[in-house]
Amino acid sequence: MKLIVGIGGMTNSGKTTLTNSLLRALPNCCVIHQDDFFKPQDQIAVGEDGFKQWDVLESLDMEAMLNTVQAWLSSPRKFARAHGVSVQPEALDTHILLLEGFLLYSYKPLVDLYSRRYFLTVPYEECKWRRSTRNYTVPDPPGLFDGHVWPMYQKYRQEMEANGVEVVYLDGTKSREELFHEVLEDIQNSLLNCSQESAPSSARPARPQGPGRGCGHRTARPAASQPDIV
Ligand SMILES: Nc1ncnc2c1ncn2[C@@H]1O[C@H](COP(=O)(O)OP(=O)(O)OP(=O)(O)O)[C@@H](O)[C@H]1O
Ligand SMILES: NC(=O)c1ccc[n+]([C@@H]2O[C@H](CO)[C@@H](O)[C@H]2O)c1
Ligand SMILES: [Mg+2]
Repeated sequence: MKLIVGIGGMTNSGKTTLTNSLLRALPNCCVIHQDDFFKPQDQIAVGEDGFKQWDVLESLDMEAMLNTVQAWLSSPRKFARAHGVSVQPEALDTHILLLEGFLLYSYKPLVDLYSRRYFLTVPYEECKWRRSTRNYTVPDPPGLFDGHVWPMYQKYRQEMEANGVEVVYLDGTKSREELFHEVLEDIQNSLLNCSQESAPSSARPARPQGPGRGCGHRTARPAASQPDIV
């Protein structure tokens, strides 16, 4: 079973922190960070407001990100090995991919691939304060947060909601530990849910489907399960 889990949400809501904890706790778990797909600085458009438009989908090479997701889908075991993730023998049939980033649910070709979509939020003041403590590869010029970052966050979130994309909202002001345990437990329930769906119906109790919950990508299993050939 293959599960793609989105850890999305606004800037500085704690996505990378939560993702790193989940990565250590989940079996056969790989990660793709959307921030690794920013285009080079000289390809980032400058808006009428004078700001480099970092917080728009066009600033990311989403095709390259999708190709990376497809590489994982076609062989999660090979992908894991190539990324230094050792496959645990007791969970051979389970593969999890965490996608982490601030615009995960706005790119159409990706949006239906998720089994679960989380969306972290913090209040405006907290977000602005956390952001002011950060050092990005390209430092924020004065006024960027209110002039570009926050309005783009609002625009994409409104679009996502208008498009009916189902997400599980998470309160990013909770402690790191609380968020970690909440999401870990929820993903473990998804895994259980999905493994029961693939079991014969007589052995399967009825389970409600939560928001954004969908069962994983399954590949036809060969008669005798064999490791991928590299
Ligand atoms: N639950 C939390 N409570 C308080 N502070 C947190 C929490 N999680 C993360 N932080 C802090 O908030 C800041 C942003 O965290 P993090 O880098 O994980 O967010 P992000 O959503 O990945 O941000 P970015 O937009 O830069 O990708 C960091 O300084 C981090 O230490
Ligand atoms: N990673 C980068 O190259 C980069 C450069 C400039 C700004 N950012 C910011 O990262 C956030 C997403 O994590 C966005 O809000 C960007 O403004 C990233
Ligand atoms: Mg981050």
